[in-house]
This record gives sequence, C-alpha cells and structure tokens, in this order.
Amino acid sequence: MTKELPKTAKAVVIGGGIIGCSTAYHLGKLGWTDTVLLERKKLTSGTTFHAAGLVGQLRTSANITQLLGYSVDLYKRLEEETGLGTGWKMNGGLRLACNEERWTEVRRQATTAQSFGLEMQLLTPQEAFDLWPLMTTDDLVGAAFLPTDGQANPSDITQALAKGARMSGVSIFEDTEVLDLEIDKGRIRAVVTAQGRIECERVVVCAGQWTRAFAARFGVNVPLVSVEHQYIITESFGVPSNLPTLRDPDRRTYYKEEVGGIVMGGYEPNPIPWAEKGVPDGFHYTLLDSNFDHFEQIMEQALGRVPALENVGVKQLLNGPESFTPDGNFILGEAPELKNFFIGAGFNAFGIASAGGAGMALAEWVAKGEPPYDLWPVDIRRFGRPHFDTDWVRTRTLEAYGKHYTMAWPFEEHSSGRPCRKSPLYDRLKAQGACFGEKLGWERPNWFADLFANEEPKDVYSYTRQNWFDAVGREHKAVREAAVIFDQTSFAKFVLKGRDAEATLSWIASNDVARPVGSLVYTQMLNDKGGIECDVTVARVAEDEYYIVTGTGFATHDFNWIARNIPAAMHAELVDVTSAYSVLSLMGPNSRAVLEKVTGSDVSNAAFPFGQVRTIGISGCPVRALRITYVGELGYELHIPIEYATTVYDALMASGGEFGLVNAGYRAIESCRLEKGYRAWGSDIGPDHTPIEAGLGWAVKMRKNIPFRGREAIERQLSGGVKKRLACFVPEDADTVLLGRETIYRNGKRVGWLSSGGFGYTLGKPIGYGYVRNPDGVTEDFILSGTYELDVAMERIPCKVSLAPLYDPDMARVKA
Ligand SMILES: NCCCC(=O)O
Repeated sequence: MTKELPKTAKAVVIGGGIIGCSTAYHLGKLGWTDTVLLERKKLTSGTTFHAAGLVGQLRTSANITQLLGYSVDLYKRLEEETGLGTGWKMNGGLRLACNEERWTEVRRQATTAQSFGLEMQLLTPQEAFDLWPLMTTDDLVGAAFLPTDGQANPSDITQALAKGARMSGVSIFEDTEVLDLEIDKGRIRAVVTAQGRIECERVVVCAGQWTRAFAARFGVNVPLVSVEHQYIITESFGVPSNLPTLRDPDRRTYYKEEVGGIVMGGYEPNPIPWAEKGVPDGFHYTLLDSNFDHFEQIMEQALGRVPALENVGVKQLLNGPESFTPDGNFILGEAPELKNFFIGAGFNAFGIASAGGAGMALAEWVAKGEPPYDLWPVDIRRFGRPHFDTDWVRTRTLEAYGKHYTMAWPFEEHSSGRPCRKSPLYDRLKAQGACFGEKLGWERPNWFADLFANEEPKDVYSYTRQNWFDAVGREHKAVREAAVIFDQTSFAKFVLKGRDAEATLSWIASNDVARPVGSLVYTQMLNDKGGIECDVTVARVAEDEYYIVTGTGFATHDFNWIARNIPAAMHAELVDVTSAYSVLSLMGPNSRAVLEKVTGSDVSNAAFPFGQVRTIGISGCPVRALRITYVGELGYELHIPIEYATTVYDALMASGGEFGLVNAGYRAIESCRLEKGYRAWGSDIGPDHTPIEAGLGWAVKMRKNIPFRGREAIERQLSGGVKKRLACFVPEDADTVLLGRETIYRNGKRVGWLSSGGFGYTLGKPIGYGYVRNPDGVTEDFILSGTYELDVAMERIPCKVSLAPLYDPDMARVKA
C-alpha cells in the first residue's frame, strides 16, 4: 500500500541523496521524528550514485576536520545499526609528494593533523610503496598516511542512512517532486508537491546541483554550478581490498580499490562546465557521454604512476556532473535571505567524506537554531554580492576545481573573475605599484612594489618568506614611524536607525554602546554561549542612529546576525551602506599632522580624542572620521561618500609628502595587528570563543547592569573560569615562518594550535596566536608558567609566551 503524504511535518528535507538522507537520519536521532524527506525520483539518483566514495578527513579548519572525523565514526557503526551494508572500510589514505615544495606542504599538513588530533604518519618512498605496491616511486620525495581515512559505497551508505532515518520514525517519499513553497510574510507555511501539500515551517534543501535554481525561486542565493567529473573503473586484476586510497596531487589524480580493480579519477586544469542553462528535465540515474579526449591528460599522468593500468581492461569511463563552489567548500546553514530555509549543497569533491558530519551539523542547525560549533568555512553566509551572478560563480568555480590538487600556497589568491569590485582609487593605486588581493569580489591592495626599483607587483608563492617580504617591511616601518594610507573601502558598513536604535544595539552588543553622540565603541556581539558572532566598530552618529563597520568578508554574516537579533517590538532598521562610502585609513604617528594640513576642523587630541567620531571637511567633502586603529598607532579611518574618494585621496597625498605619507596594504596591516595583539574574527575569535577566552573581557560591559545577549554565559565563565585562553607566541628563531595551525606544546604536552601567524617587523620576530587548552582550567598563571614550543612542519621550535600586547601595551601611541 502506498503511504500517504502527511498533511503536516516539523521539517521537510528536499533531496534524497547522501546529504539529504544524512540530515533526515540526524533529525530523527534528535527526536524530530515528524520529519519528511521528499525525493523527486529515487534515492541517490541525482549525483550520489556516481560519486567515487573516498573518505579523507584532513582539512585546514579544525572544526571541518572534526566534522569529517564524525563521518568516519558514523560510517563505522552504520552497518551494525541498520543491518545494511555500506561498503565502509578503514583502509587508510596515502598522499604523495613528488617535489620539495609539496613535501613541505605535506609536512605542514602533518603538523595540522597533529594539531587537530588526527593521526598522520610521514613515510619514506619505500614505506609508501610497501602500502601501495602498484605504484612507481622514482619521483617520490615522501608520502603521508592517514590510517583512519577510508572509503565507502555511496549508494549503499545512503540507503543505510535512509533506513536509519526510517527506524527513527522519519518518513521518506520517493517519486515526489516539490513544485513550490508557500511563503507568507517571509515565513514558510507549506511545501507543495504533485501528491499534496505538507504544512511545515522548516525546509532543508539538499538537492545537489538542482539547489541553486530551486532556492533562487525564493530569493535565496546558493553559489554552486555543475562541472563534469570523470573517472575510470577497471576490470578486476587482483587488487587487494585493503589497498589504501591514494591521492597523487602532483599528478592531479586519486585512486581507490573496487572489486579487485581500481577506480581512478582526477581534477584537470581545464574542467568542462555543464548545464549552463540549467539541469535538463528527466536527468536522473543519468551520466554524460564519456569524454576520452579530455580524460587523456589524467590517464597519461596515471599511467606514469600505475603502469599496470596500461594492460588492464577499463570497464567504464564514467562522466558524472557534480556541483562545485567558488571556494571549493560546501554550503551549509540557514539562508540569510529566508528564515527557516536551510541549505546543504555544493559538496565539490567531498560529498561522501562530508555527508555524515554535514548531516549531523545541519540537523542540529535546524533543530536548535545554531550549528554544533563554528562552521564558518562552509557557512552559507560567507558569500556576498558577486555570488549572485552565475557566470561569475562559474568562472571562479572552474578555477577552484582546477586547483583541487594543486599546491595550496600560503597567501594564494584567486586569479579568475577579476577585477570585479573596485574602489574608486583602484586605478591610482595600481599605477603606483599595488599588488591586489581579492575578498568577496573586492580588489584590495596587499602590498606596493617599488616601481622605481623595478619591483614587480606580483606574488611569487613559496613556503619560505615570499617575494613581498621586504616591501611589506617598508610599509610597516612607515606605519610605525611616519604615516600611511590604507584603502579599506571594502569594509562592510551598516546603519542602524530608529527610535529604539540604542536599546536594540545595547541588547545585541556586549560592550556599552549607550554613549553620547560622537562616541565610537569596539564591541563583540555574542551568541547564547557567549561565543563571538561579530566583532565590529560602532559609531553613534545621532541619537537614533549608529554606523557599524565590520570586515569585508563578514558583510552577509554580520548583517544577518544583527538584523535577526533586533527584538520584534523594537523600532530599529538595519541598512547596508557598504557601497556608499570609501574608507581611507590614515595611520601612523604623523597622521594628525597630515590631516591638519587638509582640514579646517580641529583634529587635536583634545577636540578629537581616541574612541570618537567626528564629521570633518576635506576639499569640500564631509568626511566621517573615526578615531580608531587596527595597527596600533595614532590614526583615523576616513569614511568618505564615494564620489569624493579620489578628491580626498589626492588632497592627502599632496599634503602628506613632507610627513613621509605613503600607500600601504593589507599585509602591513596584518603584521602590525599581530604586534599589537588585535584579534581577527574567523581565526583568533569566532562563535566558539568568548571574549573572556580571547582576552577581550575589557570590552564587555559586566560592570554595568545592562542585559545583553550572551551575558549569562560570560557571568558563568567569570565565576567558574575558562578551559582555554588566547596567548601570543614568539619563536626564538627569527627565520621561522608561521602561517597558523602550528601545534602548541606546553611543557612537552600538546595544548592547542596557532589560530594565526605572521611576522612583526618592529619586533623582528615571527608572531603567532593560539588558544592554550586544558580540561582542568586555564589561568594566566597556568599560561605564563609553562615552557613552550611550536611544531612547524614537524619540527619543534622553542618560543616565548605573552598575554600582554608585544607593542605599545599601555596604548600611549594609539591615544597620543
Ligand atoms: N570525489 C573524489 C574525491 C577525491 C578526493 O577525496 O581527493
């Protein structure tokens, strides 16, 4: 008897691939048994059925690695739980290195794995050969082996997840296409199918490459596109079933054992986009025509590694389109555009590896309104304006696909889809030697080449100090000794306006923003666990108006966090004014002297002290000047209506020469902020870290009896103590290159990893920040009483620890 579609459900999951089934399985485990999964055709029939099925775990983020580790734990027990075979085997994963740079990358990855508590062994070529005797090793420098990696059968594991979901009471309907959603005043009311209508308030879209078009119908942007991906399946030739998976990134290829043969595929540099006009109707259990010519480049590489492939029969060259994203990470979370509309899609090469953990995290997000831990690298809110344009998304995604196995260089920038968003100063800065980086489409000067000395404004990547090291040193010196202009036009800027603006922001912000007009406050915005969701500057520009400034990459996230936290009864409206203002940050001990030459306004310390905002005139332009700094010097952020930007810039440059004013870029900012100890959201701070743990307790209004979101969590930490604390580390060896993720050892015991790392030119030393963790609690004494080493590329480097800023700890320069 066919089961009838229910009339109501607590949540509806759309899509019966591995991600949808994993999400439904985990919703069931959370007691959301009133969940319905709808699949328009048959389970797995979209993309899952042709996935290769490798399960690797290591990523550059600890939390994403943890998520993938969860997949492994789940896959280990799923067969026993459901009675269905999954094809899971923990045969380990090998990764080869064929040159010294790659070997450095692999050793750095081994350090990262160690930081995150994942076992990764470094092997000689002979040891690698012993594990994988089908390969040639002449060109090998070394290899890495992750014993807990493995592989699974994608269709079987999906069916097992579906069975597990049903066992919890979740209903699954195949051949049930979703035709529409009913949405009323921004609230989801029902899912409409040909078989009937299900009233529900929460929808989870896990529809693979169909997700972008489906979500767009409801105003939700999911930046993914389809790309052809090919692999071969050989006849059986006696390959042992315990053969580890193998990745040979220098040859762009991967391998796994399958029924005594080999599956081999790769990520070519010239991928072929698919379904540019949309996925055709009736595309299920469908593959594309094999493209032998295109695969030849991959096959050639593979034959060099596995000569046996020359003589073995190829059963199939499988060509299956999959969804890929512009940054190679998948897309998870609640859509910023529509409440209770969740996305799990765009899994690139990692669908099977990620599905267990991603489904768990997404289910928690749906059920509890937040993910189990910070998932910023995969959070849907990391995207922004350029991602609305499918052509731009496709261009960038094809670049990301082609780089799947290429070296992941430190400081590497994308090259496609550029320039996209340009500050009015772009051409001027380019003419003066700017080497630009890119964030959310914005071109931003990273550093300036000395064109008179024939320096080329181009990054040359390596794992040692890169070619821009000296140029950034020059800019750093100018920040500390003279004055610089940073073009920070890409900052995200919002206006919060309305008669309840003060009360609203007082609830959302953990620092005291109920200050007089003209005040400027650095504040965090916390979740209920006290974790830092936003890290912003707030200027009170009128009784009923605040101007909020945050980092370029956080535009969507922070806007969404603030907007969603405006209490229902409050009269306050949030508007994104990013495109209305250019930002020139005039920083350095001479910055006041430069400013005094171009403005008639009083910018003396008495009239315009630190932590204030003023409107000053420059060349006929009303400039909003914020007395604040992220580099630890006297300075002013000048927020300029966009049409005046070049006029103000030209005036400053014309007057600044005598004070040593020069252009400087983001890499100098990074160097200076590391010396001064300013935290960076996304690395040093984020939703998993509270201000107390981050050493930002001074910025929380605990002495005032003002309620704010997260206050109770902070009170608990202040009375009960913390189990981790951010500290600063300075290696004794000045030549050490710190990049982040290096393991922190205290008295020989692993206690954490670096959240960020770089070089401080004034100090003349590398600088790193990282949390020292201890389940029994971490106090200042605990931190300062330890002897520390950092593991860098599997080598221990002694270092000193500090809790106080390394530069200007008493703020004398900032407040000068
Ligand atoms: N979809 C193939 C996975 C390859 C890899 O894990 O690198």
